Amino acid sequence: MELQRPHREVVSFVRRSTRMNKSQERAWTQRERYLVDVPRDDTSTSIAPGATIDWPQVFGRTAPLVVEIGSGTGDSLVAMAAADPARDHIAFEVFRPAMASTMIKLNAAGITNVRLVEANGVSGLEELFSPGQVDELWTFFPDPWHKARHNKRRLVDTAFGALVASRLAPTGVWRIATDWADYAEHCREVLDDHPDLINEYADSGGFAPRLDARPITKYEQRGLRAGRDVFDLTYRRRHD
Ligand SMILES: C[S@@+](CC[C@H](N)C(=O)[O-])C[C@H]1O[C@@H](n2cnc3c(N)ncnc32)[C@H](O)[C@@H]1O
Repeated sequence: MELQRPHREVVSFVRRSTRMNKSQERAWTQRERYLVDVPRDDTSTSIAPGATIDWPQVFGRTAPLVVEIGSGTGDSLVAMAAADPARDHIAFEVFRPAMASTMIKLNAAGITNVRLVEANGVSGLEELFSPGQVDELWTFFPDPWHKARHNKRRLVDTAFGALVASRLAPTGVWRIATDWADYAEHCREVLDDHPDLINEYADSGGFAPRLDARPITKYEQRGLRAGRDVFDLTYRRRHD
């Protein structure tokens, strides 16, 4: 009898071609410097339940951890990690050519406080970090998934909010940026009344000021050129 495949969870990404240009290919052959291998479950972007990574061992020191989900070509990651050498940064991405581009930039900048994981960052956050271990989480310009039938693919939802809250340190912060007003509204709807989270700017309009350290990436530029506003949001763990 044929075995039934278990129902695949809905993910916030579609895997695109892994075709790379020459410099990306070269960077990928030297990936050991930045890429952290993880045990897989059923797909190439999954993480085996129960997998662990000893981050102090990976970085060779114990430092506060910053996690980014969906780092793209690494423009925010590289600039922000370079400006923040006292913290270690772990970025999850599923688009391999973008990861290779990030490696080129990390290499050029001589950055040692960044590692990349080729995996779904939701599973990564859940499996590879213990409760309270994350000092800061970044989800910058998450894929907007506008169409109503695709809304369920959005990275930000109630369950993800609960996961983030559980992994954030007591003083930790979750920073979100988006150039899609409907995604910003969606985040406010899902997260402002979330039992585990507090909007840091609830008393001043709900949106955070633009973070100075965050550079303008190609996604942000595209949004600005198309006349869209950019929304920053900051959440912390609720303690009551
Ligand atoms: C619109 S791009 C933004 C990239 C980057 N944050 C920036 O601002 O330039 C979103 C990225 O998130 C990645 N992504 C989406 N869902 C993800 C997930 N669950 N885990 C890891 N990466 C994800 C996509 O592959 C894509 O590269």
